[in-house]
Amino acid sequence: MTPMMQQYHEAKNACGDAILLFRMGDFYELFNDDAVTASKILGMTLTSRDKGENATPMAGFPHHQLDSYLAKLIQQGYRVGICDQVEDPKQAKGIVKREITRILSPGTLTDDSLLSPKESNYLAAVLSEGDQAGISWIELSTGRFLAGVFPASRLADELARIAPSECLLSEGTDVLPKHTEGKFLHTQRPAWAFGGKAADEKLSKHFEVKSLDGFGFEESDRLAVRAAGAILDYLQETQRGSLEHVQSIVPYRQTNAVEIDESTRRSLELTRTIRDQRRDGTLIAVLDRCRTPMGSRLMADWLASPLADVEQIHLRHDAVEELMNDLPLCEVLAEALAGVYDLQRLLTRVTTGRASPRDLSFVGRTLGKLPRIKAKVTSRKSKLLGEIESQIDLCPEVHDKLAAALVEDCPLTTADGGFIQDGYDAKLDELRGLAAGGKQWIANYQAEESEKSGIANMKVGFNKVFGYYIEITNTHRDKVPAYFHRKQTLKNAERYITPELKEYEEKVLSADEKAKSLEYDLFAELRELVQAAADRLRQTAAALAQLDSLVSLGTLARDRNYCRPKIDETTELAIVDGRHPVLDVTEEAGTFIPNDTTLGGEDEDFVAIITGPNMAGKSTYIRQVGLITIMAQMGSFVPAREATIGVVDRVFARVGASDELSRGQSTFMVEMTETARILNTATERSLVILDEIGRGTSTYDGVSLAWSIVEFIHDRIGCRTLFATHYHELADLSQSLDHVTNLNVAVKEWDDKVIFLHKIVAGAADKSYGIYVARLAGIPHDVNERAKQILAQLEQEHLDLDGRSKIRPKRERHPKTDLQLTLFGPSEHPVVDEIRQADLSGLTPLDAFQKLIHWQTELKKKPGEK
Ligand SMILES: Nc1ncnc2c1ncn2[C@@H]1O[C@H](COP(=O)(O)OP(=O)(O)OP(=O)(O)O)[C@@H](O)[C@H]1O
Repeated sequence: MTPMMQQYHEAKNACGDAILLFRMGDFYELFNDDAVTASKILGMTLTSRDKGENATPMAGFPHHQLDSYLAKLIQQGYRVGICDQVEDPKQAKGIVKREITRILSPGTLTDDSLLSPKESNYLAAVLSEGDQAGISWIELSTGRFLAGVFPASRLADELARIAPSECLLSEGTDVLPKHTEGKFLHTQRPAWAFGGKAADEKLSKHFEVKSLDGFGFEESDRLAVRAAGAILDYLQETQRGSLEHVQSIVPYRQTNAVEIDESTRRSLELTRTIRDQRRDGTLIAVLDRCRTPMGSRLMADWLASPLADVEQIHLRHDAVEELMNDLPLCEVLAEALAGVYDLQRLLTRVTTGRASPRDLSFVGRTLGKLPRIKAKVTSRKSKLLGEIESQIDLCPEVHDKLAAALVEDCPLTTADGGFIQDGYDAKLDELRGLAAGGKQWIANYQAEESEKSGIANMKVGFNKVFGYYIEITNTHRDKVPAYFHRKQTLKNAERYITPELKEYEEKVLSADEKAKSLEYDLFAELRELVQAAADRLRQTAAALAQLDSLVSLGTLARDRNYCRPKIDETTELAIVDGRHPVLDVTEEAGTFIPNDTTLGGEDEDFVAIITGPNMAGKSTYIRQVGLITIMAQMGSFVPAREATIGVVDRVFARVGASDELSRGQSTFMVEMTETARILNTATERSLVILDEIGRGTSTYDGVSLAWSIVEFIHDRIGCRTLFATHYHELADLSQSLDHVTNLNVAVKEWDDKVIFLHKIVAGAADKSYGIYVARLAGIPHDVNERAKQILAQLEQEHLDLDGRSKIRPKRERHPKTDLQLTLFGPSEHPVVDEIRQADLSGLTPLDAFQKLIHWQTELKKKPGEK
């Protein structure tokens, strides 16, 4: 093996399973399996190093294309190690020294070129013990670090909320749900990295604290802390740069947030469309009119966990209302915010020493926008705007210094200088003067020499090897003065130097060199100044993000004519002229038909069964209700004329499970598992949206299941529910259940044609028009006609004498506390729940005995007995 290949293998071993990019001259090369993988993913040509038995597959690309190749590899979920030449090849004795300079993986990106500005990029770590799971997550590009403990059953939902791009798990465990494999990179770490003691030590050392109590962690947070320890361990191993910007860790307490599970997020297309996983056509794309990446990321956070606390929701609504009603204010703020850079990510680069002069000038320009922004939000009515105002710290000393020091258009590196303004530093001005003066002298010297010798086209040039030289074409060779020393011969010319030229060259070069080095020192000073203000700047960045999100919601509300929803503690859901927020924007203006919703108010039914033909708009309608509710609780106004929403604790939405095949489970099984979860976890305060549940099995099974599911929700949970179905039989439920109402979508028949009116009206649908829709879709005429015949026959056989479906289960009424055998196993006796809730420590022995008698009596009663 050549010494270089030896070097390669050492580097390869040191970077584990990462693909290694090995710098050779102007190229990055990949070998063996890495070369094969990369040629497949990046479409690079596969060549071979050596021939015959020793042939090694090899592929490579020019070094300046590193960013684009890195982005592609990372996007595909690979880890990538970069091995660079760390000494100047010209100076190298023997083989050039190389080192791994970075190991990148999807969760550890910090380069702007590899990150999406509008989305947070999280690295997560999980571990699970018993029925609990610890999750920690960090956004390395901003230093935001959180950790929390959750019921193990919520692991998948929490990961769906966080949406990490990489997740660490302990080797040999399989805590992560299978279907997440393609969604984010699963990185196995040794079990010890998740150890409790190791975590305490690492975290305390990093944050320079005695214990993590100061951050608010408690004994019950052990799993969270262990997950956080695993993250820190991984970062220390893979990040060669400093982690100084990671300055605190926040315990995540799941209070006052609406729980939204993974399927609901997907079904409602909150951030990705179901069909092609795009952002366009989702709720976030409608909501996000932010001017800064920080605002966009915060908006995504707000949408990921809407508020469940009425007071907090009111605070956001107050601010949005104030902004919405003040167009000039919104405009001024939006304009000022458009000039605000991504302060959070900039600060990370500053504190980790990776900031460029341009980064510092962006910090300066952002600070320049603050006085105007702060003045505009001063003495506003809404409390939230007041808080934002007080958190914006102008940091005038930082701003003034940056503004005075840096030129308008700063370069991306410090290498060539040229970023400090003239007049900022006297010493620098002097050196620049010297260098410039030297250059002027050289120009004069050339003119004089040219005059003296009569060589008109004498040129002064500069290169790294000879420094300044005089170039004379061969035609004038005979006129060259004797004191010119020839240094280099070209094809048509000769290059000369003179002692005088050399003397000035020395002055110019050393002044240039000194100026650059001084510029670097001044730059470092500025960087330290920003770094010293990092905490205040971080707080300011957070306030700007909030303001940006609120302005975005305010302008959206104004432009799309939204209303302020009334949020209270009732269980009402009343929407007048509600619109689907996405279709409202994408459909041609005025074509979307608004619809009302009334559920769960006093004397109102809380379960709505929506029947109606295919294509009528059932799915659109029920999703719209879910989306409006989520928007309202995240603090947005809603696309409706009026809305009253009794605060919701969980939203469940299930729509056709057709995209679930990738999970490797039967569609029907998935549908039932998810429905089971709703039935087991929804509360009286939840909102349930079911679209054609039970469709994936035989009609009789499907109807029976759908029927009993609605009964269960009605009797046992009592929450606001919208159930869209093709089973018209379900309409009969309204007769046997007190709080079920029927809705359908109006349709007009006209000349053998069907016109969908998209208007939701009371009552049940009587026809499906499925065969009609099939015709629209291009099913051959013969098939269609034959289907009509069969339909007629079937209807004959399955209708009773009144012309109603024979599939109509009888039902005995059960009061809520009845013992029933339910779909998902026998239910518990209410006494069990009483025992579970009983506060035993507060009972005297006598009380306890009486309770026991009471429970026994209850258990001995027959069902229904008082
Ligand atoms: N309120 C509305 N106003 C205007 N167009 C609408 C409205 N609701 C739905 N539509 C249009 O009708 C199309 C079909 O709607 P949707 O998918 O909700 O029907 P559906 O009744 O659920 O159909 P299926 O039962 O076949 O799933 C939508 O793509 C949309 O373009």
